[in-house]
Amino acid sequence: MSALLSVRGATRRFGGVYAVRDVSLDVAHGETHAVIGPNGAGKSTLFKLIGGQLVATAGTVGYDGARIDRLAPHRRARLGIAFAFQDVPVFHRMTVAENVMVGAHAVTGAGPVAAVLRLPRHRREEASIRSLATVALDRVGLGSLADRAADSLPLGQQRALQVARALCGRPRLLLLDEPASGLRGPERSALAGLIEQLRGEGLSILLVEHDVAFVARLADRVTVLDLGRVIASGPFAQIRSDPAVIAAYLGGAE
Ligand SMILES: Nc1ncnc2c1ncn2[C@@H]1O[C@H](COP(=O)(O)OP(=O)(O)OP(=O)(O)O)[C@@H](O)[C@H]1O
Repeated sequence: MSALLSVRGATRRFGGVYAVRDVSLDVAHGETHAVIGPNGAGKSTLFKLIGGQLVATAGTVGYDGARIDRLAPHRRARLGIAFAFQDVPVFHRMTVAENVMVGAHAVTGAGPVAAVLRLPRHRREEASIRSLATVALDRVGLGSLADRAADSLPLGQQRALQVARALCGRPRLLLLDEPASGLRGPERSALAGLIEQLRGEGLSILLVEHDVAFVARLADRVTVLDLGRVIASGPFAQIRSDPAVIAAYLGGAE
């Protein structure tokens, strides 16, 4: 499998602390790849180096055969890298469809601010963007709820809404930041089903997750971080019996 995302030797220092140190990982085309590790392991920092919210102290980030590590986040979004969850909240005063349309504006001309403020430039694009949003909502199973207030949805459906918003930009790589966080069993299972569906549709997915069962179900491969470094990588069945992983993470989590 060729890699869509290729991180090589990524390092990010904050003063004297290495949040991420010499981390390499690949996400193959169509792969679901999970990053796990205890609190403070460097997972969020690694995500930000990929999304462009942070610049690496050293190392490279390659995407689709080209280096992207000096590109601003919106440029990376336009290349097809989308984020969902922690840093991209649901706008509670908007409808489900309007929330999703904000995602399309992130990668089209007018931008998300114009969408939120309903500027004229936004209105001209609205029809095509509404149809993008409709397709995205149907894809995640929320098509019938498009005109509902976003805050009326239970948390599990709000997560699906956030996925739809990310899909609106027609990404090839979806970065999911703790998708299962705060969800109860049935909601978690429904979201896992949605992620499996997207994988089946050919999307490449990189997720950070604390829930080990969720990772075991979804991930083709897992990269385990501890204190900023990769301590193991491979299929879940392999890394779960790795003594370094048991010591650093699984031993404490199970
Ligand atoms: N902006 C920052 N300034 C200083 N130190 C930081 C900054 N961001 C992260 N760190 C440090 O880098 C290390 C890795 O943090 P990071 O948030 O990436 O870990 P994490 O694996 O995502 O943790 P969690 O599971 O708790 O979210 C920690 O020691 C953290 O304190």
